Amino acid sequence: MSSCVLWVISPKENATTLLSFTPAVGRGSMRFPSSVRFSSAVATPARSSEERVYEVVLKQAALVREQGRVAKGVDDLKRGESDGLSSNWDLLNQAYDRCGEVCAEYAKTFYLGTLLMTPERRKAVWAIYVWCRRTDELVDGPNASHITPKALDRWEKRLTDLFEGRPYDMYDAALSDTVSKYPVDIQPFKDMIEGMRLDLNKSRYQTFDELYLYCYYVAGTVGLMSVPVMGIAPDSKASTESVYNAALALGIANQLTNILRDVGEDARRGRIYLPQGELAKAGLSDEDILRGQVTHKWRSFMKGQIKRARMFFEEAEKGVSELSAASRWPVWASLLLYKQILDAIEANDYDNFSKRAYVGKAKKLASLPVAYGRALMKPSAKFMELMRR
Ligand SMILES: CC(C)=CCC/C(C)=C/CC/C(C)=C/CC/C(C)=C/[C@@H]1[C@@H](COP(=O)(O)OP(=O)(O)O)[C@]1(C)CC/C=C(\C)CC/C=C(\C)CCC=C(C)C
Ligand SMILES: [Mn+2]
Repeated sequence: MSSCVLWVISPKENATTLLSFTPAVGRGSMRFPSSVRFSSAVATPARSSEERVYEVVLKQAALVREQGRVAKGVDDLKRGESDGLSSNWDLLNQAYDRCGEVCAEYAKTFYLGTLLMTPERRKAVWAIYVWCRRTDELVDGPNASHITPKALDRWEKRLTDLFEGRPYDMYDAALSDTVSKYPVDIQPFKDMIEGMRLDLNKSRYQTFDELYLYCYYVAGTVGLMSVPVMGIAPDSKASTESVYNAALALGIANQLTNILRDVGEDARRGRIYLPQGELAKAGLSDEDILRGQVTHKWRSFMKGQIKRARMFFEEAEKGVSELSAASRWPVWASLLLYKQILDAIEANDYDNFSKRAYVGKAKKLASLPVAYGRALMKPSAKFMELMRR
């Protein structure tokens, strides 16, 4: 059964949403085993997580369409002296510089990639990066044990304030400026905070559908936040929704990879993200994971999980070349680097209990020119190449 059928039987949805939804699923998700992707939707008449998330994708795409696919004029903005706000402008520039420093410290390769972007876009991506990093640190950082749902509510209040032009600190001020210039919606930001709430309250995921929603919250959202800033190539023939869909897929692929890399580490912190139903079907339990023995069953289970993560990467690859030229290289670089973590798990003979899969310096360096080469491909050429495969 395809998800299109599920939508037809859902009386609540209007025809427009249904029409926009169907083609994207037809191209993307149909290639996934239906038992894996639509399991919970099939079991209940409720909408699957994928369908719910796709509504957000459509909303974001519509917003960008309304305001123009390329953030026109943003790169040419001349601000400062002439409007009598030079000291505010200096402060804002300092705030963006600090965001750049944080980005350089936590994500060096990605930071280098952003240097290829236009100065305005690069600053905006840094500001988004820092907000995401700070949000993640709330539940993953050194003070994580003190974080309560109330603290996350306060963080969300700060978010709405900065979106309304009332930033609390300089990092918020940079993001506040960014969201005033680009068609960036608050929804993915709120959803990321929702993901952090899940991390506080939930330590097991029954189905892939549940896990998919978590991955959307903590990583798919990053893709949706980034596209309006990175911009879609003016000569791209792809629909705005399909580019957003690819961005979402990259976030999901990255997060699934992150989960597969960190199985042992997460289990020791009491968290098992792998779907319980799929583990049980493979004859595995939480105890097996805590015991941490690489058995035949484990290898075979991991092969399936890796295959699924790779499918999301493949989905994402279709969209990268549709981005504006200067944004493609950092995205290709991060995609290729993250995807190689899956190869590293295989090279470790699926021991993700006691070994951390990582991509060595030489491989990282070798990926950069490959990413550069791919980034040079024009949208249509890349599309043709994918069609030939
Ligand atoms: C070019 C590029 C990659 C841009 C994105 C920049 C950006 C705003 C990144 C924010 C990342 C962040 C701090 C997210 C917070 C939640 C989190 C930590 C998610 C995990 C990232 C990996 O981090 P790490 O390995 O350090 O994990 P640990 O904290 O150590 O566990 C995630 C796995 C997800 C990150 C998700 C992305 C980078 C999505 C990227 C998608 C796009 C940029 C869209 C590209 C567009 C198309 C059309 C494909
Ligand atoms: Mn994390």
